[in-house]
Amino acid sequence: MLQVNHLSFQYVAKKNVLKNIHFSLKKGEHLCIMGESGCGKSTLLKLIYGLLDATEGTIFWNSTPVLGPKFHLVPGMEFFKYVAQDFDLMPYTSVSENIKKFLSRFHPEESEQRTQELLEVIEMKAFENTKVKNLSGGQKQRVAIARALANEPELILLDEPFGQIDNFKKNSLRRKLFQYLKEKNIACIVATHDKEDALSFADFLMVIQHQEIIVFDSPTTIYNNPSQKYIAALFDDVNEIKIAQKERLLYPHQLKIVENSIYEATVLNTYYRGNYWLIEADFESQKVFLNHPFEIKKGTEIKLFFEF
Ligand SMILES: Nc1ncnc2c1ncn2[C@@H]1O[C@H](COP(=O)(O)OP(=O)(O)OP(=O)(O)O)[C@@H](O)[C@H]1O
Repeated sequence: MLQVNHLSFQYVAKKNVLKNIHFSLKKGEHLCIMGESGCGKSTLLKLIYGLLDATEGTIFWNSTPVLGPKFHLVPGMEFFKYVAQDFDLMPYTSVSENIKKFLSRFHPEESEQRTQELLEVIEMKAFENTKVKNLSGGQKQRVAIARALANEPELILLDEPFGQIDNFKKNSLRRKLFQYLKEKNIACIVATHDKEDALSFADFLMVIQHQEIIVFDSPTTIYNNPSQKYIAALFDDVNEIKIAQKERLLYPHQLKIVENSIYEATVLNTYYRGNYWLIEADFESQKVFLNHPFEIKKGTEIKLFFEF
């Protein structure tokens, strides 16, 4: 189990980047860290891996303390793996050699089998003999993930793991990777801006704002009851509107166009979203967004129903 106890961190004296971070994660559980750019997600991953020394607080994996570079000549805990945003691969060797580097040379058959299994997970079988320097950013990212998994870690830390991968590949890769981690009972912490990483695959979601954890719960609980716009906006466009004197936070799918309602609005713009249109409208001098199956002309008067 990972136990992070009242952790604080400063790059520069007296300026906290993280403050009183406190949580635990069991073996095999998946946690997603979200929050605006610069809120400290990567810093937290680096602290947990042991690349930075905490200013205050402690980190334990079971009974082993996680210590930073002040205490280790080669920082980074050996039973964890960390895939940074700049994946540090060997450019002049092949994809499979990059993966094999972390596997035992004394068991070549086992090592080959494991490499093949991981090439399958990252969907890179066709590139096994390609030199890393000839791969795209997204392909390199996938090799970095496979390499981190080569020597089965107990915890894997992933920083924006699919950031450079196109949507088509991203969805299938995500499913394969997270399913693989669950099968092997590997704990996982993902720092991401992508709601799909959080909603479909995480057991827990942590949101950081102003250096602190503002919520730590299951993705469904957080999505269905966002306590503030900052949290809801991680998942979708969000409406913060006053309805009958009461402030409400509503996602666009919670606003419907109906035949009769006391709530009237005027369409300002429409945006094509594939299987629906996002409608921007003026409701009592407030800008609102709603999903609708058809396009609606600018200036059309509509009546709204709010689902809450
Ligand atoms: N080496 C460093 N020295 C000083 N300040 C740093 C350093 N690295 C990061 N910071 C600062 O610490 C804060 C947190 O950065 P961090 O990279 O952890 O954020 P993040 O949430 O991962 O951002 P993003 O989502 O953009 O990747 C930022 O204000 C950043 O400017």
